[in-house]
Amino acid sequence: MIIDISRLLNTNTPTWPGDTPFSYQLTWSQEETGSVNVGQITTSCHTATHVDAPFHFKDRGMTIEQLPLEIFVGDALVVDVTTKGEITIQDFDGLNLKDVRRVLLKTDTWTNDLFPETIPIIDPELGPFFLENGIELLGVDLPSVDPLDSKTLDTHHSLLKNGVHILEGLNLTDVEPGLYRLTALPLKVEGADGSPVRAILETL
Ligand SMILES: N[C@@H](CC(=O)c1ccccc1NC=O)C(=O)O
Repeated sequence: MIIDISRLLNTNTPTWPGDTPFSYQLTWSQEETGSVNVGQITTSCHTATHVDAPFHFKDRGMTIEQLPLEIFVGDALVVDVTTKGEITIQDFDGLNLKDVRRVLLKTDTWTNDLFPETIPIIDPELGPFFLENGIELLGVDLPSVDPLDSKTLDTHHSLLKNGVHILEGLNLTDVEPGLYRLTALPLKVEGADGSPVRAILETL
C-alpha cells in the first residue's frame, strides 16, 4: 500500500514568511491551442514537502542535482514524538535502529494551512547520534529542523557535518510509527538549493 506523505501545492500552501508563494497557471489552454493545456508553476524550492540541499545553508555545499538518489529511497523508521517540545537522543531509547538508514519524526504540530509560529526544537546532538547509528536522512513534518527564528541553523549544520540529509514539510498525520519504504526524490534542477518532492511510504 502507498501512503502519500506530501503536502498539497496550491495558492493556499503556506510558505516561509516573505518567500515566493506557490502558483500554478495555464499558459496555453486547449481552447487556444486546439490541442493541449500547458501550465507553469512558480514556487520557492522550500515550499511544502521538499529536500534541502547543503547549498541552502552553506555557500560551498552541494546543490540538489549532486545528491545521490540512494539517500531518498529505502527503509525509513517513523518515530512518534508528538508530545515533545524538544526532540533529543533520549527519544530514541529503546528503538531498534539496526539497519535503519532514515528517520522520519512525526510531531503532528503543523496540520493546517497556516505557517506555524513555533515548532518543536530538534537537538543538534542528533547529528553525531545519527552518524553513529548509520542514519543518513532525517525527515520532519515541520518547515525547518531549526527554530524558525534561528540565524545559525545549528541543527542543519550538525546534520550536514555528520552526513545526514534533510527532508522537510512532510505530512505524517495518517502514519503509524514503524518501518516503511520511503521514496522522496528531488527534481534534477541544476544548481538549486532544494527541491519539492512527492514523498511516499510503502508498507513493508
Ligand atoms: N533553513 C530553513 C528554511 C529557511 O530558513 C528559509 C526557507 C525559505 C525562505 C527563507 C528561509 N530562511 C530565511 O530567510 C530550512 O530549510 O529548514
